[in-house]
Amino acid sequence: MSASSVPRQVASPLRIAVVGGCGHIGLPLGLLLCDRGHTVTLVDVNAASVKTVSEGKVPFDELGADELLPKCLASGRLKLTLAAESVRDQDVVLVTIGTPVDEYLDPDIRTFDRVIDDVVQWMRDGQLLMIRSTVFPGVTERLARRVADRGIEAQVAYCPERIAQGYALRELTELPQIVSGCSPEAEERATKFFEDLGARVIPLSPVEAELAKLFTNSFRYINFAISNQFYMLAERHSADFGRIYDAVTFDYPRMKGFARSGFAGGPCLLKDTMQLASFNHNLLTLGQNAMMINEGLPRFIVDQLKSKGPLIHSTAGILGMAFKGNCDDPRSSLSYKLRKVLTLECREVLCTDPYIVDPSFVSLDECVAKSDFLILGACHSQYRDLVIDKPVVDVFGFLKKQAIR
Ligand SMILES: NC(=O)C1=CN([C@@H]2O[C@H](COP(=O)(O)OP(=O)(O)OC[C@H]3O[C@@H](n4cnc5c(N)ncnc54)[C@H](O)[C@@H]3O)[C@@H](O)[C@H]2O)C=CC1
Ligand SMILES: CC(=O)N[C@H]1[C@@H](OP(=O)(O)OP(=O)(O)OC[C@H]2O[C@@H](n3ccc(=O)[nH]c3=O)[C@H](O)[C@@H]2O)O[C@H](C(=O)O)[C@@H](O)[C@@H]1O
Repeated sequence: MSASSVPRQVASPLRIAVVGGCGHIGLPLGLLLCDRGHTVTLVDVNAASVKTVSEGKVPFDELGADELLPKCLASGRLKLTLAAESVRDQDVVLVTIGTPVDEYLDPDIRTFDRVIDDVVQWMRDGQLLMIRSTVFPGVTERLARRVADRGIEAQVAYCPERIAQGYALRELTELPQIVSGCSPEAEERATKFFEDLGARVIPLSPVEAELAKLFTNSFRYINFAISNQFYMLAERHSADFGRIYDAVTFDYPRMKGFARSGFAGGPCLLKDTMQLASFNHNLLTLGQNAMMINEGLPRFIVDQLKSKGPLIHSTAGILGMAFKGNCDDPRSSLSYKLRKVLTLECREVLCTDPYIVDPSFVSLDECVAKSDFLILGACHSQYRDLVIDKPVVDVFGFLKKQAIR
């Protein structure tokens, strides 16, 4: 997508607050809405992010956002603030804050409640409150009750975000939008909101929409666990999973959707599988098993290496610390878990990543030159054609021209 192409303008421009507006979801969404003609206020508690974005800089990699942000600021229709009370002056309040799980892998309800209390106290009759963050079943209806309990006649909708980070601006205009409302009017207004942007809309009830989002991410997470389990089994038989994968997927439609093996990390897939299981972990045994398989992969790789000889005098190198390829985001990346395990077993561990600035990292050349063996942690394009004259573990089957192990 070219962010500078003439965008379709909305028929009825609105005043919109995006709470969590400097985050990975809030910022691209806010920019798109502004670009389409709405007046957007990005509300965020992170003063550093608010300052960075106000200066026209996008704090993370997001395709097209670097061009779009200055354009939006220049339009005079994009504002930034730390103050939650700015939601008072809006027609629509979008919530895009993080929704983490706690130390017991249950949703951290207090975080969400605190934000809602911050926001809802400033709301007024007639507004549309739209939740975009990924929430567990029941949160939207509970929120609607809390709004009503305060005597505010506002509409509450839940319209889950489904973009892949890094490609938000393109996907926001391409993906169908799941839309739900706690009242017919809320659903109608949320539907119009997205139809105005040219999106196709799929209506569901709030709890259906909550489950739809969580089923999607859990499905993806469990799918990766299947391949990762097969990878481990192949390794135990000294077989190459990548060759088997290529064989069973070649011209054989019934294996369509069979995922490649790899580190299934990042801020969402595991977290959302746990949100789906919330307070019912016994009801999502597939999700629990997927967690054990996916999170166990770094330890499995190290144990495989150890079974071939002691590591205690060796230097290990990790290629790629981001949670996925061509991405600058280290959140919940399994490369960090791998680094921890290797640190216990090896003399030294060297890490490199072209997208992440970290004083403890070394350059790619140094990492390759000084390591006795390497492990691919993230599928950055720069690594694809590397020819390395050393043992390399590539769980993803990503590297070309590379003899593995
Ligand atoms: N990152 C992704 O690829 C996707 C994320 N989601 C969901 O979107 C939600 C947000 O995720 P991200 O944008 O990745 O998180 P993030 O951490 O990048 O952004 C959240 C933003 O909210 C701000 N914030 C926190 N508390 C606040 C408050 N009380 N008032 C105002 N701002 C506040 C933070 O400072 C931060 O800038 C989560 O529920 C996530 O599961 C959904 C689809 C994709
Ligand atoms: C493409 C897609 O469906 N993305 C959904 C997902 O996005 P996210 O940014 O987490 O990327 P993604 O799923 O590709 O990688 C995660 C990990 O899997 C690993 N991964 C990836 C591909 C593969 O074949 N193997 C593998 O191990 C990879 O190395 C990562 O470690 O969650 C978002 C969310 O709700 O938060 C949804 O909105 C998105 O639609």
